[in-house]
Amino acid sequence: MSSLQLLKLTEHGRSLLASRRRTLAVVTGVLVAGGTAAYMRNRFIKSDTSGHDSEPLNNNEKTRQLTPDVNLIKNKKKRGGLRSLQILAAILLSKMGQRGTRNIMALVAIVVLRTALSNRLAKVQGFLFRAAFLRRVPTFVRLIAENLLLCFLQSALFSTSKYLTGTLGLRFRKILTELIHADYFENMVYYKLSHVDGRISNPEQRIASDIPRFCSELSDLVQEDLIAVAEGLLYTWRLCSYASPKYVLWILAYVIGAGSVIRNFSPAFGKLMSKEQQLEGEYRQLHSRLRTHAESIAFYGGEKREESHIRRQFKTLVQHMRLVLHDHWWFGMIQDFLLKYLGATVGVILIIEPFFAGNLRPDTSTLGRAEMLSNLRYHTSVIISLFQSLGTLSISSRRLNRLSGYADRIHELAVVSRELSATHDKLSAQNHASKNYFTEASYIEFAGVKVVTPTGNVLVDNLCLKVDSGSNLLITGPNGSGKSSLFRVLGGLWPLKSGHIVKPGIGSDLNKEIFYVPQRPYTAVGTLRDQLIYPLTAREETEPLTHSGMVELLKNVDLEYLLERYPLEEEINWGDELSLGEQQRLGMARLFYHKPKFAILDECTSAVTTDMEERFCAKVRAMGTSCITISHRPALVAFHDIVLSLDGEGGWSVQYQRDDLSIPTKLAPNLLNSSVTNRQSDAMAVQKAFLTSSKSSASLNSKDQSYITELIATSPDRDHKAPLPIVPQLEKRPRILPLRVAAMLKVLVPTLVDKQGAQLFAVSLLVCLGHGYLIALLL
Ligand SMILES: Nc1ncnc2c1ncn2[C@@H]1O[C@H](COP(=O)(O)OP(=O)(O)OP(=O)(O)O)[C@@H](O)[C@H]1O
Repeated sequence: MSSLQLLKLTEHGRSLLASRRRTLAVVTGVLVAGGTAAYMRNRFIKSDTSGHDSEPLNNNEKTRQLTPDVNLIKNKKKRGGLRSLQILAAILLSKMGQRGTRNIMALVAIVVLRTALSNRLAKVQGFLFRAAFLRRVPTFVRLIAENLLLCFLQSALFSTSKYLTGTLGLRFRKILTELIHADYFENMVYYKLSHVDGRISNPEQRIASDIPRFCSELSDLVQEDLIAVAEGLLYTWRLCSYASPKYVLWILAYVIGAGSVIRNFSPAFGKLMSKEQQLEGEYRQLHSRLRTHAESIAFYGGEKREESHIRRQFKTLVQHMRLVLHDHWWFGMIQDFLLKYLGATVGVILIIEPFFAGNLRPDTSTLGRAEMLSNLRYHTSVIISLFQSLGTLSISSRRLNRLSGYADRIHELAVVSRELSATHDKLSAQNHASKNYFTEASYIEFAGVKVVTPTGNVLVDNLCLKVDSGSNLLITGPNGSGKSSLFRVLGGLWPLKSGHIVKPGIGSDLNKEIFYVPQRPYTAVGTLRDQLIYPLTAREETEPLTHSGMVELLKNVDLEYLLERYPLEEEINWGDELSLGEQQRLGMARLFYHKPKFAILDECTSAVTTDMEERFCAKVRAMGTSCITISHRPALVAFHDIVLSLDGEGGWSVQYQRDDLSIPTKLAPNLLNSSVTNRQSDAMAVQKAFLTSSKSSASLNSKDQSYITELIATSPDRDHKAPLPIVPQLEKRPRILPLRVAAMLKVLVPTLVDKQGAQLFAVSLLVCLGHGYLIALLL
């Protein structure tokens, strides 16, 4: 735009604006009406969708319904606003340390420098206009050089501030992740969160996705607000230095007014963000389930079912994203109109105004016009930057709102994890006071223990049982009767609702005392050696496992071929490469390495051969480890001296090897009922096998004993008074000799005709001849 045109604009500015006023009013009216209509529609859709959403419940929601938690409801009511954000910000500030503070100080310094440079750049560009207008070439060239230098410095500072912001974000992430990890890995919180508590869905999504996003958005916000504050202060000062402070007041009044309108109209972006993350997490979880169980699903041909499930979840996510986009659309329209376009119009008025009446009014000389041009360039830059900076500050609340969505989820995870990890400490303290829960001794004892599922079902009631070091316990019972759950309570995975448990290893390394071998042993990614010493690491080993020791362990379970198949140092995903039986044998070898006092064998031999199973049991006994075995296989009875039978309905019974065979030591009332259920009869079959094996144990070796026990247990009950079955062939009278010879020939002749039969016949003829010759010699 030439200077002449600019002057014309100043002269005709007023009339121009007056003529446009009506058009502007109409456009504003249309936009406001449109925005309001969109807002109303959005509210309508939201209530509609929430009604629709409540119909299909996903698993997590079901679990949450099953375990209604008063605290959570209270927390949710209290939540809202920016409370979680404030708490997280306080944590970040307090834990930032010296390096974090230095990082922020450096960012402040860079931001101040950037602002000073951009102010100088705006001035230089104004001078450039003046030099060009006055045709002062050397000044113009010098200013171009300065402009280039400033641009270079500006880009260097821009990049540095981005780097510092990234570093700050990473520091925030480190602080929050470590804060969560501190409780997450404490007292098995990672297990309790997903298997016991049910309040937090997808903790991994919160740790691996919400925290990084929150931290990166927060550090961006810090940087942008710092720039806005620095520019706001500098340009306010500059504007006040050459024009009246009323301009600043106008801008401020406009931005505050527009900001409050925006805030009133703003949808709850925080809650929308929170739900978006939850849906994203559930969608991701379905995909990871598909990946984990890919083989089983492929064998079942269940991809259609999985696909429909995943599609349904994706559809819910897309519906929600549409809602979010819709909210951003209509709200962005209002925000952009108020802050950008209407703001720009107000800016134009403010830019031109001092040239109408202020001290920037030009005189008629060429120098005066050149000065005006330079001032106009600089003044434009000041006003626009001031608008931008105050606008940035005014929409910070919207960004904070969005951040609060992440903050709520992260804060909730931190609170629940802290609560779950503290529950254990509280219990320990309670134990100490009441002597009623866990105590330490060299044996295991359950005294009046109640096993209750997280959903409140009583699996075993008032269990009283002692397992001394050196004795072996077999636990049996129908599926779902609570066999594994008993050890969840013993291991502290599930809370002990009532009773008293005595066990070794409290407060020390539990693996040395009680080692759990599950049906599908966990195989960590690592070398073969890592599998054997798991959960120890090479650094934690007190007695390092030598190569010969490793060979020995593998030989014990017939897995030495793995040494040839896989290089020693190769890290392998063993869970994918080994069969279930091989994984179980690896689990057994791991037990031989750890040599614990007690071994909990939870159907850990279900996929190996009977021979391997018996060798394993014998070796564990020889090692001096007491076995607590969960099994349905009666063959294992021979290796145990106590049998605990659960009936799946709260009842239980215990039998000892030396007991009177006819009367069990303790029978729970419902196991004595005359009407025995199918589930109870399963348990009784093993008891029967145990009684039979006890009776004959004195005269049989363990292998024969287990074989016979298995036979007895697996054979159907026999009624001795019942008549023998009638076999028609046995019923017939014996036939006379010629008929018997004829029958024999009937079988022999066809046999002699084929090749093998002929050979057989020749051999028998020779034997007969030889036999006859010998008899003749003797005679
Ligand atoms: N996290 C949980 N939340 C709620 N109920 C659970 C949970 N884990 C297990 N249960 C329930 O507890 C009951 C006992 O489970 P458990 O695993 O102890 O059975 P089990 O006797 O070992 O069975 P199986 O012989 O099939 O291995 C089952 O009915 C199961 O559904």
